[in-house]
Amino acid sequence: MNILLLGYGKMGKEIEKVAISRGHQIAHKIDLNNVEDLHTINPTEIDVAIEFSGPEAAVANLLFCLNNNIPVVSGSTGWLDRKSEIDSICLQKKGAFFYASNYSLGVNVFFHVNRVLAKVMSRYPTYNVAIEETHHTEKKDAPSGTALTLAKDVIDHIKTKTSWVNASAHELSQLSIVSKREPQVPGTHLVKYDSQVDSIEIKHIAHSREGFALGAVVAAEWLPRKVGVFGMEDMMEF
Ligand SMILES: NC(=O)C1=CN([C@@H]2O[C@H](COP(=O)(O)OP(=O)(O)OC[C@H]3O[C@@H](n4cnc5c(N)ncnc54)[C@H](OP(=O)(O)O)[C@@H]3O)[C@@H](O)[C@H]2O)C=CC1
Ligand SMILES: O=C(O)C1=N[C@H](C(=O)O)C[C@H](O)C1
Repeated sequence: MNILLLGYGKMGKEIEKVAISRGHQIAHKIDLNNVEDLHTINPTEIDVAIEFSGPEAAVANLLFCLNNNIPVVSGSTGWLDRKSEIDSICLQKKGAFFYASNYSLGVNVFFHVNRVLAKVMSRYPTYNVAIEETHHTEKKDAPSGTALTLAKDVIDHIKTKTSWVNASAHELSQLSIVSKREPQVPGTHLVKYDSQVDSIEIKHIAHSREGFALGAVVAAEWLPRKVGVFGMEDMMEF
């Protein structure tokens, strides 16, 4: 496939390696310093775009793809207040849009375990649940997109939690998401249920960015010729 890379930072570079190793070509790499080149590309030569340009650039890049009929796989976080708008535009234009807050296979298994655990723990109100995420110091958004996905699934099941707060919660109705920033950490997520007598924890630790990049490239291989809005649940089975 001919891939358009939107965002050539830490993830863009990792995706390039994985894509080439799977026999694909990178047709164009668009970053902040050559963003004007986007308007010189021929959309008909692109099979799929992979967008990891970050919270501020994601929406404009996604609109570019949808307006030019380019199927697009997006991993940027921190812009999801506009996701329903992008979904609607995609459906209206009969385009193809794939989004995941986390493309790693392991994290998507972890999401499934989180939902199962939350369902079980909903019967044991003596436990208080909290989320913690740790990432590298260059990360622009907090909480992480992955932590927000985990939080949504907890809130859907644990009736005492009605909203999340990006701090240690002071009220029982708030789900605490604590964000830590430490050098070089690719991404660690912890969901913890605490009672007076014991604790139950589930944790996912990414050892590198390779798993995120592989998932994004596999989604890019899956997406072309489909119409609609998709996520990992459409591609993976549990
Ligand atoms: N869904 C998932 O599995 C994962 C998601 N992510 C998310 O992906 C995003 C990118 O992460 P990461 O690669 O670590 O971040 P980086 O900051 O390393 O890379 C983003 C790149 O996009 C560039 N950029 C800025 N504006 C534009 C623009 N208008 N068009 C194209 N490129 C632009 C930046 O340039 P400059 O540096 O000059 O500003 C930078 O090189 C983040 O939102 C992150 O949370 C990360 C890992 C996994
Ligand atoms: O910015 C990152 O690095 C990551 N971002 C994603 C998120 O916000 O959840 C996924 C992964 O944790 C790495």
